[in-house]
Amino acid sequence: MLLKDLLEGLEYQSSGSTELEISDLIYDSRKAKPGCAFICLCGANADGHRYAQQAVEAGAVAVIAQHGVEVSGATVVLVEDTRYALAVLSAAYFGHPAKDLRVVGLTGTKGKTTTSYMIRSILEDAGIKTGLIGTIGTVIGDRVIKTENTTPESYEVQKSLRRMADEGCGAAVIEASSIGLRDHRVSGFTFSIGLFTNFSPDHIGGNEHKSLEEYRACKAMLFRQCELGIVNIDDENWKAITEGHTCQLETYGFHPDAQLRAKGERLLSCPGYLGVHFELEGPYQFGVDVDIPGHFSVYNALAAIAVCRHFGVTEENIRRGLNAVKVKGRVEPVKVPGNYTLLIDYAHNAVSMENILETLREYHPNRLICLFGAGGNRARSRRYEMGEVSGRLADLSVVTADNSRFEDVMDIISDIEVGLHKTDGKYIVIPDRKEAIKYCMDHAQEGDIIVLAGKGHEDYQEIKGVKYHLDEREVVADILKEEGLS
Ligand SMILES: CC(=O)N[C@H]1[C@@H](OP(=O)(O)OP(=O)(O)OC[C@H]2O[C@@H](n3ccc(=O)[nH]c3=O)[C@H](O)[C@@H]2O)O[C@H](CO)[C@@H](O)[C@@H]1O[C@H](C)C(=O)N[C@@H](C)C(=O)N[C@H](CCC(=O)O)C(=O)O
Ligand SMILES: Nc1ncnc2c1ncn2[C@@H]1O[C@H](COP(=O)(O)OP(=O)(O)OP(=O)(O)O)[C@@H](O)[C@H]1O
Repeated sequence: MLLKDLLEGLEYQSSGSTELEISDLIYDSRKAKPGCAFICLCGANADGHRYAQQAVEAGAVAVIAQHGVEVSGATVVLVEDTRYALAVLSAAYFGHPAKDLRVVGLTGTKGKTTTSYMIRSILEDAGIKTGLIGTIGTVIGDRVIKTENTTPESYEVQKSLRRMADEGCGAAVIEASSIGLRDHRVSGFTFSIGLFTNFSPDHIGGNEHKSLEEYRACKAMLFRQCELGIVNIDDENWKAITEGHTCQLETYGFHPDAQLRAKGERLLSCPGYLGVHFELEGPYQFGVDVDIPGHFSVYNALAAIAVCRHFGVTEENIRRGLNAVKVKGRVEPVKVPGNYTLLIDYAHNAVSMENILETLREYHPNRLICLFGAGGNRARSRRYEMGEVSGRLADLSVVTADNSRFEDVMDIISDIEVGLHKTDGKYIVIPDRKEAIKYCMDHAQEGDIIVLAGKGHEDYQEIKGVKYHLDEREVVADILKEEGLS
């Protein structure tokens, strides 16, 4: 494809010919190849502009930059924002795949992954093949392609959308993280539907957002980039999130003003099963059972139904879809012998932890045990808050390691203890996560609910830049095997 065609729709100035055939779009000089265009991104650690000449020496024929760059032997195209340019160029390079599918974007602090799986489950029941891009990876049919980020770089997003369209998907659901929106990873196309789940303080500090306002403003970007916005009006932030929206708006929630409403929530439980039932009001009027526990599952299900309504699904598709949905690492039950319940959950901040613990408390466990740690090189406030929440809500907190990254695990645990000490909650520190899980299982009593919080779907533990394999399902199976219980 010609460079000038890839640049269509962008404002730019070029210092050479744009009548150039472009073989690929590259934003890492180490991957540059003959005939490619190199896009210089300003990152958290490096400035891609510094590597432009290196990319040209490896064969790049054009360099897309947002400030002056020293390059000889290639056309230089100056744009205002290279991340936005990468998105526009990628959409063109992959033939605007968003026009060949209906793309749904989800934003919100919590519930994106779960809701995306619910949408997929309902749509696939209706015969609409649905691709997913999100925290668990990119899902196309039975394949799960692992990705580094919840919302990958725009080039990867467009490439995946192309693949989905070519493989017969009628819909794609993208988790649009606030950082993904900020960094234009989902720019360059219009979403059919944008969904807002909820908003609470998170992702502030470190390499993430500068302030709560910036975090909220990034989420709001989605509603200037979709045809229809669907929002949870029980969350007071919905007005701020939709400020300046350019789309039509629809609402869901328990509030009587919501267009799609839930009522009559009832918890469902029997040995080895926790779920929730509720009734729909508004455009649909029937009851549904969701095979994931708790009040927040009602919100996620309601959001999924509100989206799927626009795909013409039937009552049966909704019932069956929500009945069959399973999300790896989201309140995921792990089979154990004995009369206690063991769950793996991705809750890795205070809001999710509060939600999951309050939710599980409603199922009246003998004891509620929460095993958790906290990530290194992320906001420290998260640790204090998690300690405080677990100390307040769990009968026993088992404090251990999560992804310590480049920090010392004991420093992270000390921060968690600061929060725990604000409560009179009982706790024990076992820094080795496998040992901590074993402790929980060996000391489980009848009727206990044990939640292994934080790792969710992840199958690794990140320590000092190395990802060591750790899948909590396997850890549990190994413990049972060692103890002759499997
Ligand atoms: C802080 C941040 O957002 N970092 C992301 C970013 O990497 P970076 O900014 O560090 O890149 P960099 O190393 O500074 O390099 C800048 C540029 O120079 C280029 N370069 C660099 C070296 C070289 O020799 N040649 C070269 O060309 C790089 O390829 C890059 O284009 O670009 C990478 C590729 O797109 C991302 O994988 C990476 O996400 C990291 C892993 C990350 O942790 N991001 C978090 C903050 C994040 O994005 N989180 C959100 C929200 C998650 C949630 O909701 O829970 C997400 O969507 O994942
Ligand atoms: N609607 C919700 N409101 C509050 N908490 C929720 C909600 N849905 C799920 N949770 C809790 O948050 C955890 C993460 O849920 P999920 O992965 O669906 O959210 P997410 O928005 O994708 O989160 P993240 O950005 O952290 O990946 C769940 O395991 C559950 O404990």
